[in-house]
Amino acid sequence: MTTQTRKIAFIGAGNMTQSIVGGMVSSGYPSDHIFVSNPSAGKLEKMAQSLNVHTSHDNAEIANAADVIVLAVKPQLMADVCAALTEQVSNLADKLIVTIAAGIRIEKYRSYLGDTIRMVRVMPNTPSLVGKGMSGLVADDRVSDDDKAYITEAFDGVGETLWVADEDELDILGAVAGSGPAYFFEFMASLQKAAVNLGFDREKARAMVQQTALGAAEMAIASELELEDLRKQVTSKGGSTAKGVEQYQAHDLDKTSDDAVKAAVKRNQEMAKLF
Ligand SMILES: NC(=O)C1=CN([C@@H]2O[C@H](COP(=O)(O)OP(=O)(O)OC[C@H]3O[C@@H](n4cnc5c(N)ncnc54)[C@H](O)[C@@H]3O)[C@@H](O)[C@H]2O)C=CC1
Ligand SMILES: O=C(O)[C@@H]1CCC=N1
Repeated sequence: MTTQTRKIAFIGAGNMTQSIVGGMVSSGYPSDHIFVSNPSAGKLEKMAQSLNVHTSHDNAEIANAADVIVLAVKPQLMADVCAALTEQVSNLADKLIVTIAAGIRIEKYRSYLGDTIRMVRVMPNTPSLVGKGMSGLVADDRVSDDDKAYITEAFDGVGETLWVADEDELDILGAVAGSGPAYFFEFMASLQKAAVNLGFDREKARAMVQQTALGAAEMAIASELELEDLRKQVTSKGGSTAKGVEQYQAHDLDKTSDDAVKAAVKRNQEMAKLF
């Protein structure tokens, strides 16, 4: 079962599951092979209606029905959720276990779910919803090539995938790409505010910021130039961009990004110990 023939169960119907499942269905994964569980009804009703996936309030019910279980609850709930699955799902060792939680290490899941599990850790991001996700993956040595091909294909359906060497690298990828949409939204919102401060209404300011972000990202993808050289192409000597860029450099954007990524990596490492 390499392609979209496996039944996949998402435990937790939050922001990330909604993004991944939305993207998977758009990319052609059969919705009758997708199961989602959550304690409350609202998110499940929305997903059943808009995506036609199976939904349940019972984690064990969908885990039992599936070949692949995706653990998609907050890290602090993971131990309890896994303990209940261990009690209620008899053949966990036969299923591919995938977790998207930040921080928590495979070794910890073995202590929660049993030493015989085979597991892939995926670090996705929310743009998966629009097919533009960036997902990092790492697997334990029990995961077969068939499993890897399957999970790569599933996440390729919602964007780009990148297998990393180990869980330390996944922590870094998470701090750059998993958290990254938040950094870009923060920056976009601040640029929007700057335009509003000079008189634009919020809607027009947002339109100009988001289209510029999209254009810059697409140019970066299409070009073989270094990002720094693309920046230089916009920066005419003696022109206005140079004056704007000077301000970012004066406030040391490099150091800000360096601090941000290091702080997020550190939190991933802390969560590995805490949960
Ligand atoms: N939001 C993001 O951008 C990313 C999140 N992640 C990881 O994804 C995981 C989920 O994050 P979000 O979707 O943002 O969180 P969220 O809070 O939006 O979603 C979690 C969902 O789990 C549900 N839940 C709570 N207890 C449950 C239980 N006992 N059984 C089943 N479901 C339960 C909640 O009702 C909620 O709908 C986290 O572990 C996070 O580290 C990873 C990459 C990116
Ligand atoms: O903030 C978090 O912990 C998760 C991991 C990456 C994005 N959201």
